Amino acid sequence: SPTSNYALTLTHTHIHIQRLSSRPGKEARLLLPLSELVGCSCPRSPAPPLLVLYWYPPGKRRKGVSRRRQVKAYLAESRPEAERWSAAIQCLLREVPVTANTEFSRSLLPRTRRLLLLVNPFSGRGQAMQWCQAHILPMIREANISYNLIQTERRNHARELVREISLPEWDGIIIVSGDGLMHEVINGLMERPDWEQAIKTPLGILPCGSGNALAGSINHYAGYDMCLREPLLLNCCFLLCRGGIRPLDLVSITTSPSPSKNSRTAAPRRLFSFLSVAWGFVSDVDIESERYRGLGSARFTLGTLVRIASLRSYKGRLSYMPPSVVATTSNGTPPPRRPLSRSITEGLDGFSKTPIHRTCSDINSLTLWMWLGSDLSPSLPLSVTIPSPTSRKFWTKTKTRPVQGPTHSSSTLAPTPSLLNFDLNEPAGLLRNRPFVSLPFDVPRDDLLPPLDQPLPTRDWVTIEGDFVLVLALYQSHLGADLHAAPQARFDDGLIHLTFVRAGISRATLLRLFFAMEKGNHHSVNSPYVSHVSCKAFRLQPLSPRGTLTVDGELVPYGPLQAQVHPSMARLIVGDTGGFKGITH
Ligand SMILES: Nc1ncnc2c1ncn2[C@@H]1O[C@H](COP(=O)(O)OP(=O)(O)OP(=O)(O)O)[C@@H](O)[C@H]1O
Repeated sequence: SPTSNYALTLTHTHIHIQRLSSRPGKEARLLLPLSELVGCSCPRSPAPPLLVLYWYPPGKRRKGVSRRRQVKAYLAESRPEAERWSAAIQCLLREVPVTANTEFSRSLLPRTRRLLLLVNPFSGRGQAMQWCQAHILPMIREANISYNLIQTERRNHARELVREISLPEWDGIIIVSGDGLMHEVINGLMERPDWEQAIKTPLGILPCGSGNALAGSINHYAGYDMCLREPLLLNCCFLLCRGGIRPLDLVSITTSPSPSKNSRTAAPRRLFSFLSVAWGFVSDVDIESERYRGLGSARFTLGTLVRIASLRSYKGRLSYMPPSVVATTSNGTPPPRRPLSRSITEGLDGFSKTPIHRTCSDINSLTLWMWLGSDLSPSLPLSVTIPSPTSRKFWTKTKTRPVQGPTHSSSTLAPTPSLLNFDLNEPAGLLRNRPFVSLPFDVPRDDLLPPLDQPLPTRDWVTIEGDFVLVLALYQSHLGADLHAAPQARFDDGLIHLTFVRAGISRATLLRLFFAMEKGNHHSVNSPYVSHVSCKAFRLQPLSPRGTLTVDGELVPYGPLQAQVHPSMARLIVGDTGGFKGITH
């Protein structure tokens, strides 16, 4: 209520908020985990000295319930005190090393993060710009991140753009679209003369497409339950604001030349993939279901049913190189799930036993404690003594509903321009005039593979020839936000996860396989026609005259194709690594 007084305590992990009451037993406590906060602010004068907290607790287990934004604002006794609190919280969120003696001020903070947002306004159901305005931009501003937003105007626009821009200015390139735009950006970066550094630019994805496989994997490894649409977007945007980065494997693909080129002079094509190679059933569904785009992710379900009804098989040869040493530590261990909803008093049992040192307005000075240690040991507190409040209040909660965001980046979206610059500091140069130099074809080298037109060595390679219903090479855990197709995959496990299904499988078993994929337990579907293997490289030689081959969901020339994983070549913004940490390291 607007008239209550509060005592706030900051630890390395929580903000402890206690409502003070003169009537015993009427005090209320709230333990606000810093891990659920995207940021805080202290609005500039003439606003009163407020500490504003932007809190996004996770949604409920029931599918489709989003995390909900909550804004909490507390009136401090003085502006310097509110600013000190804002700086202290931001230091902890940005992992600035602090001790009990740290004098908090804005100067301790690293420079404002800058993100380049690339938005495909036509991705998915065409809601990307609407979602930017409703969810993405407000949250990013609350996290004190500055950004430039560019709407892509055509296919390959993003690819050309990232080939040319000056990269050091950016802390990340964020794809606000589906997986197709991520594919473009990765390939644009790999086409630069400085590709080796360029590809280390942290990449992020805010899912607005229809498949959203990478976003599904990020959501899964952050420990959240499977979700779609806005709940998935809000989780990913929250993780983006938190900002943790992980290495990401890329797979180098060599495809056959485009059929339109003169077959005698045309050379094989090289491209880089972060998600998948598909042949047969999966690529057929992906391409054929384009016509149901308006259905969002349901297009794949409908496409699957249609294709199962007219099941096809394709002749081909699949060869793969198994990893010599398979990493066993991560296999099969699911990332720990996050606790879902937290009640206000959860976790306070231990807390209330610890003496909380504070005094109230009935004495001469008020002592504010910041525990700078997660163990809440009374030996750690830093005491900040401030003058006695002139009024009875120290912290007054003013609003629980949205208040305006940080004053420094207030902005409204102009309806049409494709470039919106909201930089908080000096403007980041977007385009640098540099001629595009194409790289030699074999950089970086695929040392496990001979040229596509030469035979594979027989040693270390396994070859299967016959009739296939599908071949799927996946390197992320998800093939779509709701298709948990390679549960053992990690962003940087250095492996390609191959699933192949041979002709002879019944329609019912195939359907069971896809339903089981939704839950991530399709490895339990035992069928002699279904195989799952991991490898470092593979070659696929379709022998049927016609068919579809896709890389990251994009059509590539039909014909022989080969691939090799390049471990940890790129970097992905995944937010808090949470329970994921202990699994791969
Ligand atoms: N303004 C634009 N107009 C037309 N095509 C575009 C535009 N911007 C990007 N594209 C192209 O649209 C393709 C599809 O985009 P993207 O994959 O990101 O979304 P999606 O197909 O809806 O999502 P998903 O891949 O998850 O199904 C990309 O390959 C990209 O090249």
